[in-house]
Amino acid sequence: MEKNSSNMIHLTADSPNKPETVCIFGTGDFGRSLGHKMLQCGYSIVFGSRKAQTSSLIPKGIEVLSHAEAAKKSNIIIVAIQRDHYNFLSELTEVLHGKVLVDVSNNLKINQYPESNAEYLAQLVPGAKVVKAFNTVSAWALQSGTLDASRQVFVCGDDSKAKEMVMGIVRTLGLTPLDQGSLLAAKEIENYPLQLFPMWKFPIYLSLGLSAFLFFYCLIREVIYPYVYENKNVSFFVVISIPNRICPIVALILLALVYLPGVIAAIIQLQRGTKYSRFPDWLDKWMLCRKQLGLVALAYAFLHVLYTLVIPIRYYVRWKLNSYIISQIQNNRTDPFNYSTGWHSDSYLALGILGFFLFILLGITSLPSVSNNVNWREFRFVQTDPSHELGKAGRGTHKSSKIQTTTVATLLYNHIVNTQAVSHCNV
Ligand SMILES: NC(=O)C1=CN([C@@H]2O[C@H](COP(=O)(O)OP(=O)(O)OC[C@H]3O[C@@H](n4cnc5c(N)ncnc54)[C@H](OP(=O)(O)O)[C@@H]3O)[C@@H](O)[C@H]2O)C=CC1
Ligand SMILES: [Fe+3]
Repeated sequence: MEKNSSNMIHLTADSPNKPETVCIFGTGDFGRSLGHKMLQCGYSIVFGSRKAQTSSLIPKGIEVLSHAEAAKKSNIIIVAIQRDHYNFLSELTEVLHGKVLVDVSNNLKINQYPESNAEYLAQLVPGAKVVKAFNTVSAWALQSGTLDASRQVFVCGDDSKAKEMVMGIVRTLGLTPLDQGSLLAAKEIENYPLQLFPMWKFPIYLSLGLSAFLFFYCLIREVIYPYVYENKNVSFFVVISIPNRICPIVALILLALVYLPGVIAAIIQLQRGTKYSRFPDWLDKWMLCRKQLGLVALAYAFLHVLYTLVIPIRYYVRWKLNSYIISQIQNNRTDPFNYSTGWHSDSYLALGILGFFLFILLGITSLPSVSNNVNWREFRFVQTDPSHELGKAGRGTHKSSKIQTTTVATLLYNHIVNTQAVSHCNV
């Protein structure tokens, strides 16, 4: 019941059938899009603008007034104006006293100003209750209704009632509010839209660096060396053979790096004798990108599987097999079946299959949509980490740590080690 009531538009106390009026300052792209969407959702909207005339771009049914007049009509004022133009708001301090001011602004650069835009607004208009919201939703998405990528709206503010009012509006618009706490969180929320996959940078650079190093190593060993010393040209190895050798090695190194910080964290906690002190910054950052490291490792393992599956249809492999058979015929000999090789070959393939299966299981359960559908115990059953046994494992890392990593790593390690003897990677 409680939830339903917050989804409904708040009706004003004086006239129960009249929907709540919301004031929007600024008739720019974002102000108009938000006004239009809110009007569709049943709110009564009034614009506060420097010019009180109506333009054809303003949605029908919305009044455009001066800032002061518009502010008087509503308890919630959404400030859809760039931060650089906030100055004039200090003159409206009296009208805005006690009202909820919603800051939707974004910056052009990360940490552009010393304080967040929302905190700056709170300083300019001391009597108002400032709430940060909507900055992660684009005007275009609001207008076109394509909100798939940005349905989440981060909300923060010092006044919990004001925050709840804004979250009610967010829900009514069909979006999902995420309470981020006090106004101190505004800076992080403002930086959020400017970040480009921050947690993916390290894993991707690392895997590319490792791949490049291993590629040149294999190139020298397997292509250049035979060419120089045996005059054998196998340059086509760079297309499948060498990548198929690189992929499992990078996957296993990355997988080890997923597991390692948890072990280091556990050692640090044991050494300090407490789980309540902060980890060093490098470890914190490392722990925060474990999920991404794991997913990149999974991608490499997946590539290895694909490269391996095409082995039987490769010309080079078929030629090698044929010439081996022909040489047996020419010499009139039959190589006996080797049971131990049979066991060896099947068991390393089986280890690879099982390891890959568990790896996929880990990857799938780390997806938010899946992990939201299992309870904490179920999640722990699939994914665990020694640092969790001891408690706090760095900020927000609980869902990204990998527990069965050890099992997967062991299986894949055995698969790779056995590979040295009977290999699909040696062709
Ligand atoms: N566009 C988007 O997709 C998104 C925008 N935002 C944020 O919303 C805010 C508005 O963005 P957007 O609508 O794109 O910007 P626009 O430039 O389209 O509009 C800004 C509006 O601010 C008002 N304004 C401009 N200068 C002044 C001034 N000197 N004094 C008072 N008011 C002024 C004007 O309204 P008027 O003429 O009515 O006075 C103008 O239309 C920004 O802070 C932006 O960061 C946040 C998320 C997404
Ligand atoms: Fe393999």
